[in-house]
Amino acid sequence: MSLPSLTIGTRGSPLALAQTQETRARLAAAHGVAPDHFRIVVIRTSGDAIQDRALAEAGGKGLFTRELDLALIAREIDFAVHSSKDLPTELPEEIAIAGYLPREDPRDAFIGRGGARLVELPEGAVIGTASLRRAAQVKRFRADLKTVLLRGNVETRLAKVESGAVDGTLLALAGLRRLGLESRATEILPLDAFLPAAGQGAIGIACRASDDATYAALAPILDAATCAALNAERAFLKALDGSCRTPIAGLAVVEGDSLRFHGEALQSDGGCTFAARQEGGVAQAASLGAGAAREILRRLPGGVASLS
Ligand SMILES: NCc1[nH]cc(CCC(=O)O)c1CC(=O)O
Repeated sequence: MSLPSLTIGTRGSPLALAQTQETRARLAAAHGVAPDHFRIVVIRTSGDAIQDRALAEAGGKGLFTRELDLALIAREIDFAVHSSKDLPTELPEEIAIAGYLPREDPRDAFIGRGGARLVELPEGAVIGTASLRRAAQVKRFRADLKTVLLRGNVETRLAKVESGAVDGTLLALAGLRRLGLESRATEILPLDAFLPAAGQGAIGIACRASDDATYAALAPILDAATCAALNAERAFLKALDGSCRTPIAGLAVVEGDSLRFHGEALQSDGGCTFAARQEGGVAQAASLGAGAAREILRRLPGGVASLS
């Protein structure tokens, strides 16, 4: 079968472009062609236009994906490269997730002003983040710390620490690495206190659900272990109905044929955590994630919304 000359859709942020270059390089290497065999089309999404409000307030899922879904359906692009963390649990029926690239380190990094670690910050120090999960985890870790909304792309957020607008911020280590900015991290945060967002560190690829040719071309670069982990994490999120107004974290670790999932829903002020663990085979990934969500919902009769 000859390799179709596929068109790749992406957002235009530096991180999105780095992820797209990585995807294109892997695809080109897998097929023994030059990277420019695949054209890249940058598409602005509604999420890119929002700079001043928390995404949770801007409302709605799919802020970073809708315009890319439309471009897929209109055949302007053949597949789209996403941060899995930004992929909604429900996609239009014409769209399918082909799979995921091998996952980067899923942990969060701390970037402290003057190189400070989180424990070293003075009492009442201010942490900037746009993530409800990170804000809740920071307060659970140190109740004296304040959190303020800090949006914008990775570089913008790092600049706010540099300028002293905030005393520190938390960012995905994966994003920093992909941007060549890992040296800006003053600390890699432990998974037990800072369980990452579902999907963190994984690049997800969406294509038209009916497009077997594109799926076949992508297959060699997709990673089975990451796919299993993401199936568990996304099933957890979906079963909890993570409306993105509640702090939710979830991570699956795959070793051979077995999968361990750990998920939690937190009160916004970090005062209370509902956690669940499940273990089983990779083939049961989705039911392990959903099972962990049910465990949490049994203890939260009002649903996760009662936590916000
Ligand atoms: N919501 C923004 C976003 N989406 C994906 C990443 C990082 C890369 C990743 O998690 O794969 C980031 C920035 C951040 O949280 O630091």
